[in-house]
Amino acid sequence: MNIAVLGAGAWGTTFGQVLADAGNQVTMWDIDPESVNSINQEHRNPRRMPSIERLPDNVRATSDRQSAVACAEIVVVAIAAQHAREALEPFKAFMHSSTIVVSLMKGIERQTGQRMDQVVTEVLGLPLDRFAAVSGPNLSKEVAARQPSATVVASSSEQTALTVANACETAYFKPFVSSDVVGLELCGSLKNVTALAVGMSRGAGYGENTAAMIQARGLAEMTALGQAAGAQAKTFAGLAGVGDLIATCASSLSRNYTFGFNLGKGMSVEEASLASNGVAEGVPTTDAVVQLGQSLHVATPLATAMSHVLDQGLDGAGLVTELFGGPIIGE
Ligand SMILES: NC(=O)C1=CN([C@@H]2O[C@H](COP(=O)(O)OP(=O)(O)OC[C@H]3O[C@@H](n4cnc5c(N)ncnc54)[C@H](O)[C@@H]3O)[C@@H](O)[C@H]2O)C=CC1
Ligand SMILES: O=C(CO)COP(=O)(O)O
Repeated sequence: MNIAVLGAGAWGTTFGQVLADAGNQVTMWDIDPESVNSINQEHRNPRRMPSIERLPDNVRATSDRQSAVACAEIVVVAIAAQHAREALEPFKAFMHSSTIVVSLMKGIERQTGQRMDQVVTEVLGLPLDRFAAVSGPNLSKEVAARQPSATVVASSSEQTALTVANACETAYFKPFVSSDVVGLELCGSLKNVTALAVGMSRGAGYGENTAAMIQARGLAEMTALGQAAGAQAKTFAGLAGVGDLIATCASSLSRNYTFGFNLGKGMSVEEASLASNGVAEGVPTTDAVVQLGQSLHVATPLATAMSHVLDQGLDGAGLVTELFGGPIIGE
């Protein structure tokens, strides 16, 4: 198939390699000419994904929006979530009516509280049955090294989910299909808030018990919010939920974990942003989760405590103290 990937960041570049390994013709688009030039001239993207030494020959790049999507049967979006709306708008005029659009993004738009499935379908005027989300425990550096990894492809259309899953299946990358788009979107976005908090507790010097407490409470919060939003609880217990939570909260490859770790070590939000090797989606998503909880009448103690870290400078010890502040009934 001809597949366009919008956003040659760490994950877009890596997913482009997966799609190329699966036998597709891949066209990467990026707003940054440096990434486009290095992909075309050196077959690498050292700025965003330095560990890939040579991209497959069936990956090329362009800065031209029309030529990126003109022949694409699938358009994959891998742009930092807070910029997805403005980045996608100019593509609308060039999209075919039969194109499937896939989101790899794991964030909630801060200004509107919308999930990426909502942003993408709204901006492109896309019917829901031509949208799919891909999310799972997929740390880009490990997938780039072709280490065995699995993911979930969710769409309201089984045919669309299967088309996308078939297009990205390789010997090392295994997609599973689901119909729970809302659950998948919330798993990917909400686990980043928990990863920030776990990273912060580690940076502050706390050990396994504290990390496990935060992870378990984060999972409960994600699941409660998801169910209130109409998602299936089993999605949160699966690969894209607990699976991605484990990978992200345990790895210094995660930008969210590392951002939290640096905050726990005493960096300010600005210093941690400067030190971050790519987008840490949990940072802008935290406030969106607090607001989502308020609108769905679901308590979000973890996201609320994390928002006090990001907005009011609460430190690692303060974060844990705040988490201890709830009632002793239940877990
Ligand atoms: N890196 C990873 O391991 C994984 C990342 N993701 C998700 O994929 C999405 C992208 O992540 P990465 O590629 O890792 O981030 P990155 O920080 O490496 O790249 C961000 C991308 O967004 C683009 N971008 C930013 N602002 C833009 C704008 N105004 N207009 C157009 N393009 C703009 C950049 O050019 C770049 O291509 C995020 O939502 C992330 O949560 C999902 C799974 C794994
Ligand atoms: O989503 C990811 C792994 O599944 C990547 O996590 P980070 O965005 O925190 O690096």
